[in-house]
Amino acid sequence: MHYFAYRNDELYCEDVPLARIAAEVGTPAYVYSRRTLVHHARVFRQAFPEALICFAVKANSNISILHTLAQEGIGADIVSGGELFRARRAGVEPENIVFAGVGKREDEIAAALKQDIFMFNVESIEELNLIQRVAQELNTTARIALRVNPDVDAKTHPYISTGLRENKFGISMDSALMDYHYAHRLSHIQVQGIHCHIGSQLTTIEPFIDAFKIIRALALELIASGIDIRYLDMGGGLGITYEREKPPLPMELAHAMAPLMEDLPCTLILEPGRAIAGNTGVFLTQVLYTKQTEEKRFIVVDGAMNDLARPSLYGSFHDIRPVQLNTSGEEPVKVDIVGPICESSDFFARERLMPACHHGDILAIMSAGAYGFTMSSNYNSRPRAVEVLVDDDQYRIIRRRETLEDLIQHEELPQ
Ligand SMILES: Cc1ncc(COP(=O)(O)O)c(C=O)c1O
Ligand SMILES: N[C@@H](CCCC[NH3+])C(=O)O
Repeated sequence: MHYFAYRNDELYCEDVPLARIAAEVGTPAYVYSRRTLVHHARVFRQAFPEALICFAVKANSNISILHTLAQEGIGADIVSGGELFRARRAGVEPENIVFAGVGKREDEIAAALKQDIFMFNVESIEELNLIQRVAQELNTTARIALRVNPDVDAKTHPYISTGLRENKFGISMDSALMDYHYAHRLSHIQVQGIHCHIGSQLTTIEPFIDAFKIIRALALELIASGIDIRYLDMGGGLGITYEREKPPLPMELAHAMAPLMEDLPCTLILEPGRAIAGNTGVFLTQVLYTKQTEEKRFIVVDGAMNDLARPSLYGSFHDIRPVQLNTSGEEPVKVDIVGPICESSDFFARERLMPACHHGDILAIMSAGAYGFTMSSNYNSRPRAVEVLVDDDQYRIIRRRETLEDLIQHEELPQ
């Protein structure tokens, strides 16, 4: 469910017309719906009332978004010291923070230990040894899960599939028992869980359940051998509708998992990112030019791949809608919607049938609330877009547009 809809030919976010926001804050702009965000958080909490839900900060790391989720009882799944900093600044309690990632640096591990986060999701034995050493130096104990790689095909885009043997993530199932017993013997490590995340934008339930069966069997084996596994962290990965996908709802996942949880003395942890944030946001961009070549018709907009990288990076589909419907009766046309960046991969849509667009029109690129702003860059020296949070009939800027001065603030001229 989301709160973006047309009323009288105008696209609204909650009770605010998107055209008004574009006119007042300019474009390109990310616009999020608070109501949608809160609704999605509650849907997860209702589906998994006993679970610890940790929002994957990489999906959307704006501190207002994290704060809103924290107020709904949602923690944070972090992958860097930067995300730890953001989560804490947003008011996420350390006991609701889990830390994954194959390349945690020593300073990041130390910062997380000092904050006493809930759990490290450890991805290699070398990392485990480093956490043990840092914990010893800080005279503390690190609570950990080992991230295991169940070798399950998530049937998603290969770049965002993470649970296959060939992927860099986690430890192999073959050595899991041995690795757990090794971790169990370390003086400053407290083994408390198993972690697994097989990929993102999953649109069927089966790979998730296949992985869960493998994790469940491992948990039972570890418990029988004297290792106190209390938490099963199944990562994130639930997909959303970008086009016509029909991904499972959190409640369907909960029902499918429930029988497999019954005899386990474990609490579930989930790390949804996209399913919570994806459809809470749109990216607004303005049409600069239209241009007809012998081959094609192009719509050149003021947003680009540096603002929203998904189409250029994965060839992802995002629905694109005019914020004001064209009522002139002009026929829809097939167009490429492209940005100003000097790369042919700088597109938002190709060969897309769109209502006729003209200079000055505002387009909303839908489903941009996850992996949108967080993956943006300053490529082509383009300042990052403004971010706005709508709340009923009002909106607030939650990150101001970067200025040209911001672009060079960390640079020095030679003396
Ligand atoms: C370890 C981990 N947890 C959670 C997520 C969030 O995934 P999603 O946004 O698909 O829910 C990811 C990214 O795929 C991840 O790598
Ligand atoms: N960045 C990806 C998702 C990556 C998930 C991270 N583990 C996307 O935009 O779809």
